[in-house]
Amino acid sequence: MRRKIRVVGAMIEQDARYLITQRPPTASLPLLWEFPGGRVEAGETDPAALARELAEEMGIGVEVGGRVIHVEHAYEAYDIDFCVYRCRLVRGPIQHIRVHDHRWVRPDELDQYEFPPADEKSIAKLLGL
Ligand SMILES: Nc1nc2c([nH]c(=O)n2[C@H]2C[C@H](O)[C@@H](COP(=O)(O)OP(=O)(O)OP(=O)(O)O)O2)c(=O)[nH]1
Repeated sequence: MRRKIRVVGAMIEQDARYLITQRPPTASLPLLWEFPGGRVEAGETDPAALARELAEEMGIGVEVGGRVIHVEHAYEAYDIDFCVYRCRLVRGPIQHIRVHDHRWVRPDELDQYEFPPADEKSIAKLLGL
């Protein structure tokens, strides 16, 4: 049976810009841009997983709001069940602990960044499509 992985991502808006982060060169999907987040561990709620991942990756604190999108996507080695939540940044600064880089971008700038295929719908939503 194929492995299914639960993944959560954060849509963090500030001054009409969204926070995106770049995956490390050594990770899977190297150097692609994404909504920061990661895998949900067994027994963990989505908001708890998101808060933990953002603290581990960037040292930031967030309040997790409503779910924006839920998609399933089949990668070569596994399937992901990917949920994106609106979040509010409540504690910074952003540090590059487990992210390669970060940017605050306007929706119309998103096409300048390469995202994993599972992010297509989240991006369409930001563009109001
Ligand atoms: N955080 C995040 N992950 C995403 C997005 N889009 C997308 O396909 N993913 C995928 C990439 C990974 O397979 C998985 C996230 O897990 P992770 O960020 O903890 O990845 P990881 O380094 O543990 O992955 P791996 O190298 O062990 O395969 O979800 C996104 O926008 N944000």
